[in-house]
Amino acid sequence: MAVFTPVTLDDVTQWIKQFPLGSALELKGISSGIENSNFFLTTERGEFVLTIFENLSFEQLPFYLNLMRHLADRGVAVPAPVANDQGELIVALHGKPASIVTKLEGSSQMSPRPAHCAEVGAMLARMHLAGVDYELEQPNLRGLAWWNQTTPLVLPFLSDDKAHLLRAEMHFQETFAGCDTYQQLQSGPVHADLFRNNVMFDGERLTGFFDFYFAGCDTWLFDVAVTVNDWCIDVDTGVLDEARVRALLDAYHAVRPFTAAEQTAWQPMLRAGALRFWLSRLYDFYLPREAEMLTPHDPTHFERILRERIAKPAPELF
Ligand SMILES: Nc1ncnc2c1ncn2[C@@H]1O[C@H](COP(=O)(O)OP(=O)(O)O)[C@@H](O)[C@H]1O
Ligand SMILES: N[C@@H](CCOP(=O)(O)O)C(=O)O
Repeated sequence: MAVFTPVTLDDVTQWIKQFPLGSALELKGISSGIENSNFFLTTERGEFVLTIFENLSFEQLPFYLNLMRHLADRGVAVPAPVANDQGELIVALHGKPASIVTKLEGSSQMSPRPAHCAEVGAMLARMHLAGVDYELEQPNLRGLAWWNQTTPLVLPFLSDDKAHLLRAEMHFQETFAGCDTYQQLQSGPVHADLFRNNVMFDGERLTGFFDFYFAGCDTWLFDVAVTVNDWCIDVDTGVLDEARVRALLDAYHAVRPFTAAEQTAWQPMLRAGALRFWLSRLYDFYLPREAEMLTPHDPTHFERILRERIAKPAPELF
């Protein structure tokens, strides 16, 4: 159940007048989210998604909403936030921050084939290029600094074997982040959570990336690694599927060619992408937030992926 703040059509009838969307005709709660209250909203101007943010504040939201607006304005397929007549993208509803964005067509593709991965790779490269002149800055809040804070919190819960892996990988990643090659990597706004459930497809046509609430500024290669670690694997084993990896990377490279430094950094970056989600899943599993409503994701999935990336080289970047 993902409608934490109930809203009725009556509630939005007056509120919607500040947006250039005509009258509200229908409002339907969306059951699948986990963070926010989301609704499909039909107005005289078309179909939209209304979100009431349950955790992010008015101060935190501008980075994400303005980024989506910026990308949409440059032709990247993302939900476009709609401004009210004051030019604001974030407006209070029932005392909480709320926004209206365009509705993407289609549904998530949970069993992707190479053709889907190629679409994702090409759109990801376009998104990175389109973000170059985005003016707001925010670090990836789930980057190395957060890994350093979180590691000591989860270590007491781990077996010796897992604790050893986590300590060793943190050491490896600290060294990697300090090396010359890492300093040469291009960076900018990244999605940082581009999993299968955060992309819409209509058949083999990608209709949009969404759920930008882990976005931040980080290396583009980190975004590619996170995406490959989800889109191009056998879900049961974490083993990379060569055909899907090649399709995603080649399509990305055709839009924004990878650099020699990125080629050198590719294997450690795949490990970084796995470590990031192993850590966040460990944290959510052992230290769940108060009133957490969901069964946490399985941390061992990303532990398996991390071990697999350490043991076997992945296909080359290009
Ligand atoms: N712009 C959009 N267009 C179409 N569907 C959307 C859009 N935004 C969200 N959804 C739908 O709402 C669901 C929940 O969205 P999500 O961002 O994952 O919520 P939460 O932040 O609460 O986890 C998605 O799985 C998707 O089906
Ligand atoms: N993709 C992350 C968790 C974030 O969940 P999302 O539904 O907001 O993308 C994971 O799988 O651990």
